[in-house]
Amino acid sequence: MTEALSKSLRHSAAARWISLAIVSFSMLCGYYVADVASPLKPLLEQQLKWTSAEYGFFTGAYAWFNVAMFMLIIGGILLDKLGARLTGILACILMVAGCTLKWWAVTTHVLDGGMFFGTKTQVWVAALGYAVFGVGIEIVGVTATKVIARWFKGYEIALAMGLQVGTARIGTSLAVGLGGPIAEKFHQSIGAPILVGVVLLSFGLVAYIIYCAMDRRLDETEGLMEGPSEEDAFRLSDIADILRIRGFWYVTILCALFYSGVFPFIKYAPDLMVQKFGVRENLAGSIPSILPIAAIPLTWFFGWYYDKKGKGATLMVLGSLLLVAVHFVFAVPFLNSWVVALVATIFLGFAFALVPSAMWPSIPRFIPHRQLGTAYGLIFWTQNLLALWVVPYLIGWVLDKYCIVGTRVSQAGTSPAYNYGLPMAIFTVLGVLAVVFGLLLKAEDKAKGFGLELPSRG
Ligand SMILES: C[C@H](N)C(=O)N[C@@H](CCCCN)C(=O)O
Repeated sequence: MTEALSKSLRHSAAARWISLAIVSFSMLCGYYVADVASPLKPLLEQQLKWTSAEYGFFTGAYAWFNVAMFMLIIGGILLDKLGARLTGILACILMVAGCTLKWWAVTTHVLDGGMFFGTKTQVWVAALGYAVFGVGIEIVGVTATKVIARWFKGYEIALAMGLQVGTARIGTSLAVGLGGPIAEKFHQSIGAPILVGVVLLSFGLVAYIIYCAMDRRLDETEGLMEGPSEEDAFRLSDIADILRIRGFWYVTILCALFYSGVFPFIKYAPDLMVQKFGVRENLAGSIPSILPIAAIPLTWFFGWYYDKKGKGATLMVLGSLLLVAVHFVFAVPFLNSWVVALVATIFLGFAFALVPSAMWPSIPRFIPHRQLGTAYGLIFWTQNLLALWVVPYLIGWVLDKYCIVGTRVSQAGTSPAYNYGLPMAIFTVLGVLAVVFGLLLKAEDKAKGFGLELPSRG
């Protein structure tokens, strides 16, 4: 075995970086689809007469199966039992299938006029497609994390994770920035940017199948033909062990709160730009698309910084403080110049880099490797519940209930005019709570010596 390990494909730098590039590409395609609907919100309202609550309902569907059916936990078990190849391919297929269903729902006329429990049938079907896609992308996320942890064990693991998250953000950026222009190019077609997503996801699936050949070769060179070891298998008692760690609760709640201030914001940001900052509809996504773009190099930089200098808990507190400041600026009514929006978005990019680049590599510092998959599954589950389900829906509901201030008339039709003050105040409060849990984590780290403020060893 020792001899096999010394010949492991992991020791080839080229193989490590190629495997990282391939799984990161599959993630990029998934992140494009995850956010491609956000610049289309005005078109969905004008052409398909969706309300903001229906848009929020659709957006929140991403987490339906992940949360209610515990698909993230099940996905983690599958990953341990079936391995990264089969799990990853199944997850990529789910992404393609879900996105195709979503595309069909917004382009067909078969569903016109139908209602189900007070919501348009079309919204339900599009939401179902998004929910299936959500299972796929989240399981791909957990699988990619495990894949990177395996290839980069003993090497540049934090940098690799930062590169993976940063690359995925390119997908977010393409979605938010190009979704509107693609729709415009095809005569305000809502389906066109989503169809681009189906094509991208198909390439992502092919890329993952290519990765599988490398994964198989890695197994061969490490003499692991029988699949995952007993030690890695999921045990129910692991959950109880993890939940006993107070620091785990703090980081999980911080994660859910912080991402609640970012992911749902991205879904509504293009509309905010139109409604508050007077940006033209076809350019609505241009400023929000800077958020992930700014985050890309910064995520790499702060990942590298954490490896070299430490200060992980401090970075998380700083990122949460920035989140509060930015959302507060967005909430102030008279700060309505597009320049303010641009500067605030760049600072949000700093926050979006600071917290993820410190948070994800921090977990292995106080959770044993054997329980890491379960721990990430639990964190993802909590994050899905709040940041990807409850908060997006809450914001849509608040917009419809309390924020309609008139009617907007544009070339494409009429839609409600919104005052985004209250939603931005909600995002600000979420940020304040994230700061509180960041400080609690920092204190717990000091008390228990997790080592979150220390540089990486080795
Ligand atoms: C949306 C997903 N659940 C998530 O949390 N994504 C993170 C990256 C997690 C990767 C950990 N290696 C993100 O910041 O996008």
